[in-house]
Amino acid sequence: MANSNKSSTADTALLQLRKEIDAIDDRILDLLNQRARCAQQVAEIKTAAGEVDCFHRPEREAEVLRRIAENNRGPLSQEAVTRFFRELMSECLALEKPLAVAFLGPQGTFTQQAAYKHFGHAIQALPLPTIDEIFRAVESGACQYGVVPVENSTEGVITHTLDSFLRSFLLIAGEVGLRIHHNLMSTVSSSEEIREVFSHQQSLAQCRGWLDRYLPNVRRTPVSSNAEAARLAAVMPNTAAIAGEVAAELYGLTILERNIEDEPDNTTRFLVIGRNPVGATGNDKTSLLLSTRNNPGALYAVLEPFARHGISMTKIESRPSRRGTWDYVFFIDVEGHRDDPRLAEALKDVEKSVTMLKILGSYPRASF
Ligand SMILES: O=C(O)C(=O)C[C@]1(C(=O)O)C=C[C@@H](O)C=C1
Repeated sequence: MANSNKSSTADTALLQLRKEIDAIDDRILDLLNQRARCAQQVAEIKTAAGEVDCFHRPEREAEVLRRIAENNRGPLSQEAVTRFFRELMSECLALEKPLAVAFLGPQGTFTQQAAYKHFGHAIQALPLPTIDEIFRAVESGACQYGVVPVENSTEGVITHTLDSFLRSFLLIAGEVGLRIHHNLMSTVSSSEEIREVFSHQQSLAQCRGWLDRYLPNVRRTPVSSNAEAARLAAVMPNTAAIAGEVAAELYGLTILERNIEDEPDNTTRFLVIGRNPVGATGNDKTSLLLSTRNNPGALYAVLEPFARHGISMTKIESRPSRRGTWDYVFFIDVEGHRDDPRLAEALKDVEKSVTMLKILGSYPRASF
């Protein structure tokens, strides 16, 4: 008797709470559509101002997300509210004008995951097979943006992406950080049946220790992407792939081992490439491409102005120039926006001691 009383009190409380949730949902729904109508009006203003191509405003989105994070009192986490508002802006932008984003395909790659993390899911995501084709799709205007991997915390830079900036006029419009978890997946149910394992060369390298230990006699075959590896493993008997969870779902594979990457903090950084410069947000990064004369102290002369103007450098990478004129070019990331007075002064000084300086873009720092 006492028990049934308790359960009917709980039932009543549950009904009451669900009623409350329904009422809140109705208010949220109204507000969501009210917000969407505002975005449509923003689109009318942009159209009247002559904008035809890209209605996306990365600096405004960064501001919205920062304000929301500052105002969030919980219990929802910062990650959760950021995800909601990212998707909300993605849907509002899709109402204004759909955004086409090229990524390193096929479907199911980490690059696709990075594209969705940055732009939300309401984009037209276009898988392309090579980094060159992504650059070309954005250069030609077929897509407003592209997403390409640029460095991994275990394996270092993806040189092909850096080299593409040597010949391209595209600008960096953003960065995305993604924790990379690798999984062994297959159609077989036991790893003893595996004769060959496919993956992107970088992923094979990131799991080298695990493979040496648990699959020492299995042939490792590098392929063009992790998703391609999963596709092959789905059709070739007694093979497996190393890829992300999304690829397993997409190609109907069973995950035999999760998180087999050697470094627990394995992170990949992706760049968003576009045709337009991004305004300052107050929490930005600037990427530079420069070359120096081949003199003793030349690099020191380049870096000294950054130190003098109090600019922090977050990365420096040297690459052969491939142009013959210079031996090496340097890719440098610094904190700040090119329009920040201190960085603008430092860049003026740097320009005096280099043979070439190209600002690849100022963009909001990623929240990893
Ligand atoms: O403020 C704008 O310019 C908008 O278009 C609105 C909005 C938003 O939903 O908040 C949508 C897309 C833009 O990338 C930035 C912000």
